[in-house]
Amino acid sequence: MGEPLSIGIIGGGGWLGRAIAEAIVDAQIVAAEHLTLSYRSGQPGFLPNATWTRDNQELADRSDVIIVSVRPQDWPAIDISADGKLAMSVMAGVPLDQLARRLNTERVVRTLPNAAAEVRNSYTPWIGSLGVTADDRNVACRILEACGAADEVESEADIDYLTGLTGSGPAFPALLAAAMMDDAIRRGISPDIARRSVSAVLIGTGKLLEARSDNPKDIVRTFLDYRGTTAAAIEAMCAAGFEAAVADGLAAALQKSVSMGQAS
Ligand SMILES: NC(=O)c1ccc[n+]([C@@H]2O[C@H](COP(=O)([O-])OP(=O)(O)OC[C@H]3O[C@@H](n4cnc5c(N)ncnc54)[C@H](O)[C@@H]3O)[C@@H](O)[C@H]2O)c1
Ligand code: PRO
Repeated sequence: MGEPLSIGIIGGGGWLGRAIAEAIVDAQIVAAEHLTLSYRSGQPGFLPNATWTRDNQELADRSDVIIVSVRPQDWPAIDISADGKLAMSVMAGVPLDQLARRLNTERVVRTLPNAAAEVRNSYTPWIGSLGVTADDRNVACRILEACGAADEVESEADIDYLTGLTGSGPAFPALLAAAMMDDAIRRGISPDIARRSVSAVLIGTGKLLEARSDNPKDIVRTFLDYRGTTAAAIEAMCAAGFEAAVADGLAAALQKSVSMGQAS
């Protein structure tokens, strides 16, 4: 058996960096002792058995796989050489050719997880550069699947679009939940009941969509066919521009994703 895998996460103290670090340790892809996490100011308190550093080149030198998890605006300041090793990015907008050039490696995987990685329920599209080996793909899949579901996609344009659809995705049901809660509270429901009830609706709907093979459109149609309260609500929401609002939001996310890539 070869040496155990060592993994480094640049920005490992952040929201997504922490989620990935904890997920891959829990899934036993790497022991905490073989994990190096970098931070900018103030060492976070989690994973005390990992190696924590402010020195990103030290992290790269210690690791077989280097994951870049800083915000896109902090990416230009990352000046390290991965020296031909496998590098993975979770950054929105940053394309493969730029990752390869700036990190000094032809073995690059661009991924776009989402915030549900924190509870191991991310959906993560990914794509590899031409230099990525079969072993690299296997390692990348194991890391991403520790955080939830993952799919390899055909083009970077797919990643640009999915950055808004699924990378930003958890924000949209959260927006709906916030609007539903606000309405309930405005109508006299206690904040505790409003929160518990709305969370239960979102979780229950997620499980329902997962369990049933029908297209969500068909589920909506079934609700409409009752001609009851649900139909009244859906028709009023659609008349107020619900579907157009979703399409406009996703178009804005795509435009932002592409412009972030051009600016980085
Ligand atoms: N949070 C999400 O929902 C989400 C989803 C998909 C993709 N992403 C991508 O993940 C990346 C990280 O996002 P996040 O939400 O975790 O942000 P975050 O701000 O929580 O984490 C980024 C971390 O990087 C650290 N950092 C910055 N420069 C550094 C440096 N030079 N060395 C070491 N650490 C440094 C920051 O201190 C911070 O802790 C972003 O590029 C974002 O596009 C985030
Ligand atoms: N969160 C990051 C952003 O809002 C990337 C996708 C989701 O830019």
